[in-house]
Amino acid sequence: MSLLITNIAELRTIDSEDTVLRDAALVVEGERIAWVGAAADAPAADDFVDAGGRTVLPGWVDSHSHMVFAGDRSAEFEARMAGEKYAAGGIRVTTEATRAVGDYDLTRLLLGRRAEAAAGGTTTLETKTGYGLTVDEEARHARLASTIADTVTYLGAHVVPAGWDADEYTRLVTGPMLDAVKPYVEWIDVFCETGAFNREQSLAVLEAGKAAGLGLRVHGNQLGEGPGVRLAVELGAASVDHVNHLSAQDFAALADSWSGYSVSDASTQNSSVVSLRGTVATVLPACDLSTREPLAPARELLDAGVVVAIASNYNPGTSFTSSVNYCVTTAVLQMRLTVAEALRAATHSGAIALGVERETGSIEVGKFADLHVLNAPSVVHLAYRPGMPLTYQTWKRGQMVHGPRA
Ligand SMILES: N=CN[C@@H](CCC(=O)O)C(=O)O
Ligand SMILES: [Zn+2]
Repeated sequence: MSLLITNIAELRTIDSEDTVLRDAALVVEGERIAWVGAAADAPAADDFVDAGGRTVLPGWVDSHSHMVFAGDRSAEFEARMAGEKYAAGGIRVTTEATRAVGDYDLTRLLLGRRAEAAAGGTTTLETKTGYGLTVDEEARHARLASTIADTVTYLGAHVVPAGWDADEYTRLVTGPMLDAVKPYVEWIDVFCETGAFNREQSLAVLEAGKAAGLGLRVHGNQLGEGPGVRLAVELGAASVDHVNHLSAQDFAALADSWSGYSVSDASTQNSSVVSLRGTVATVLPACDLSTREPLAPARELLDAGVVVAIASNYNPGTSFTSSVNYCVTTAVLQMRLTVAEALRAATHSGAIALGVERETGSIEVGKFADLHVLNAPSVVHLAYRPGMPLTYQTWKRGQMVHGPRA
């Protein structure tokens, strides 16, 4: 079954040349993109959709979220807006609230969050455990997460639970807890920060994950300079996220990790081409504003040659939003990215951070038809009209998952 989507005013492919097509069309065959080009040259198809002169771009790849939780922390947020500093300890409040909620209600929350993300243009979603902090709870959260997310990260090392010695808890995280979550997860992550896990504990967590065959991710340098970024690069982590406080050595380590990388090699469908890949620096603009941390230096990281991704960091403590539109707008208006850079960061670079850039994150023949239709004549409107409800339709693997049919 083929589907022609035509009358596209602007088609942003996010291919390696950042090709922009006007008066464009594309053809979807099953789950994948079969043809992209000028509307006037479009081939016949079994069915067609009129995009109504709107803009089409790849669906957002949200490579960092914490969706498995119950309750909210609005009082903590209000206190922060009155001058309190954010600290890792709030995680324990959410852990308690989540423990009290059964599978049925937690699943309903998760389904609602996934639908909200889709309504915001997200087509690929990573989510993490990390509000369980016992073997049974982490395994339960990983299992539930795997029913709604495209990929799941194990973050047992989110904070040390009350009453535990940090080294003893790290042994639990790297031993029985890891065994219990393993069937449901592809990644391991650690909050490497003062008040959470130190360098040695973080190293132990990442090495255990690697030995278990998981990919690595790190929460690093969020609240101050620390070892997170360099540890992530040394161990070949796919991404290090937050990156608000970076030393010159951190910049150099991230930049070095990308020397020799080519975006066209990374995107190609030709499996014989091997692309070097470094550690993606994932910035989380909504979190930076909500915690009143300095904005991550996304502009400087890009200028240094680092691949930068933008993600929502959806969680009840520091970023209670799945709106990647908002994050992209903020990256343009406040982090000084161009619109094209911000789009790439929230699509193709997010896909690199999740290791799925050959499948999604750009509109190219052979990739999944993961599409975001904007009710605007160009993508510039995302930043030019901040806060406006521009997401019109979201298509995941060739199926419309949000929006009106016509
Ligand atoms: N920084 C660590 N984890 C989350 C926040 C968790 C929380 O405060 O509940 C984050 O990415 O910001
Ligand atoms: Zn996070």
